[in-house]
Amino acid sequence: MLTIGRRYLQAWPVFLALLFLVIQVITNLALPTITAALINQGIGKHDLPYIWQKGAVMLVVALLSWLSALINVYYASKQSQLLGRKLRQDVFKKIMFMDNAAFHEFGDSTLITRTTNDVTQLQNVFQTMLRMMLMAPMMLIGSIVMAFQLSHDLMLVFAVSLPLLTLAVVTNMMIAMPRFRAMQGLVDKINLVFQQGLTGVRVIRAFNRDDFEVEKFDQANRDLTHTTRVVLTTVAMLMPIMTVILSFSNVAIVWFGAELIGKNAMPMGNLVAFLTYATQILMSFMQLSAVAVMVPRAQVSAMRVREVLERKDVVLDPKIETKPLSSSQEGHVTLTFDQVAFKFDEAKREALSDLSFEVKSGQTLAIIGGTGSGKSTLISLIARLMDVTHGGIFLSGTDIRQLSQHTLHQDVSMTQQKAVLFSGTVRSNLYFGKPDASDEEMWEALSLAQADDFVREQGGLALEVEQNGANFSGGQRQRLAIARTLIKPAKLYLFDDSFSALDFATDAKLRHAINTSNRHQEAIKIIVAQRIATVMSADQILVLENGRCVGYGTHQMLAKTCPQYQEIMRSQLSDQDLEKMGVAHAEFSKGGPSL
Ligand SMILES: Nc1ncnc2c1ncn2[C@@H]1O[C@H](COP(=O)(O)OP(=O)(O)OP(=O)(O)O)[C@@H](O)[C@H]1O
Repeated sequence: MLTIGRRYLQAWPVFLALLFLVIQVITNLALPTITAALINQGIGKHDLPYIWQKGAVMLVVALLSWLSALINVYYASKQSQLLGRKLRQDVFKKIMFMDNAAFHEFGDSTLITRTTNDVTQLQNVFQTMLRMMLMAPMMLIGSIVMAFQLSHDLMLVFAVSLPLLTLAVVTNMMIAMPRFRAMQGLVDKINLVFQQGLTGVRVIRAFNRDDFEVEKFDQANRDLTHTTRVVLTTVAMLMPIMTVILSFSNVAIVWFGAELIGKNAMPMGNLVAFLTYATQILMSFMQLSAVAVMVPRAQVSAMRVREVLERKDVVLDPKIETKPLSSSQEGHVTLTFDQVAFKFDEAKREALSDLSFEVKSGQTLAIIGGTGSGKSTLISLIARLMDVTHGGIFLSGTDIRQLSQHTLHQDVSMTQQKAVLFSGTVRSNLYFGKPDASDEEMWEALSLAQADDFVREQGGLALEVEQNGANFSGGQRQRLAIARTLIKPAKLYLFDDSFSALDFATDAKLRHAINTSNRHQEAIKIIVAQRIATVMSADQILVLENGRCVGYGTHQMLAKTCPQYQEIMRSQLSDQDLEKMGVAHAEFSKGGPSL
């Protein structure tokens, strides 16, 4: 927690907050002593000028105390709010640049809780720290010293009440502490169930699992409620116990104080002042115990936030930036995979092994393969969402690890497997691809992506896009995502299974449009697809199986030589289609099952 404080709090405002806190403590400690003098000297001896004089001093001291409190609160609030804002911003930024593996390791729900709930806990504790946490010990020690000066005998009352208070606080903390971490974990869990319920609501309904999901949420909700109730009840019990101890202490002080006054061993004013200090001592103790509960809870939050902030980046930018690709190359680039392998941290086997191939500007490489064969992993490696674990990926001879991610991403435009749209309008979504795009360029991209018709019909570029593009069909979402990819001027266009929700005719039109568009003709296009019809016109096709290349070449070549490719063809094309391809039918008849 202190590390976070050091990093996010500003020295001068914190110094001012503490300075005025000290002034407030001094004035608070001075007031009862002035009161005692006023009673003993002024009222006791009927000295009116003395009463006026001390009364004026009391007024000035009280005003000073009020002003100091005000300034302290101002700086404490400002600093803690600033800390919250900057911390939230940094956690969010870190998550935005997190590599895929780390993102999956944490999971979305805990990342949300850490950015919101945990940061708020820290924000609150720092506000308390700059006020109560430092004030309480100062007041405690100061009041004990002042009270001791007024009466040594009455101090014996604290010999009983302070150990009792300590016992109450320690017992309380021992019950509450272990439950604080559990509480944050349960908030994560409730977020997870809630998030899954929201995103999967249609699936849940279709499978008639509504009751099950409601029950699951109810259970998570109950667990959180139960733990929170136990913690808060335990913490709340402390207050009445402390109030009882405080009341008995006051009774004892008045009792023994009256005896001392009766024996002329103590003036009346000292008893009044002693009572005030006694209240301050016990109140400070109560505040300290409240802080003692708050700090470990915030410590848990601090650890959770630091886990995110200090997560080591796996994908690193080079210390010295290689020349940006866009400026170093006029038009032509070559993408080379040299014995590339990739393994996920926890995985038993490599997701990609020993991949070598080359694609040049203007060419289209299609990647086909079964589920889990490594297609998306390959695309992620090109965009450096992850780095290869062996071998290298080169752009015109430069290892992409020598390019900063920012530079690389300037030349790469991609559509992911799941079309992601942001809430806003069609125009704002296209601005993601090209922030200075003109309307004309937007319509051109929409037209290439075969999305212009429905966008025009439904309201044009100002057409609203709901969260996750919920107001569009799957195919429409994909077309809009493709339009966003195409509007970006890039040297590499990556489409990760982006055509899967399109019908055959639209798929064909879209590929034809990209291949004949002036802006995209010169670029390298890499298309991941499951459909033979999508890949067969590509210049080269890479067939993946269990992360290995089992075929590389043109459609005609693979149809003759690659059993895995033939198998995919056989599963997707009709006898007539295979017949039309002639060569394919003849080849299959030799070895594979009859068509
Ligand atoms: N975050 C991850 N951690 C561990 N293993 C992973 C992770 N993501 C993917 N894998 C594994 O890596 C392999 C390749 O996955 P990938 O997503 O690249 O396949 P794919 O060919 O794109 O599949 P699909 O066609 O179903 O999208 C799979 O065996 C998968 O289980």
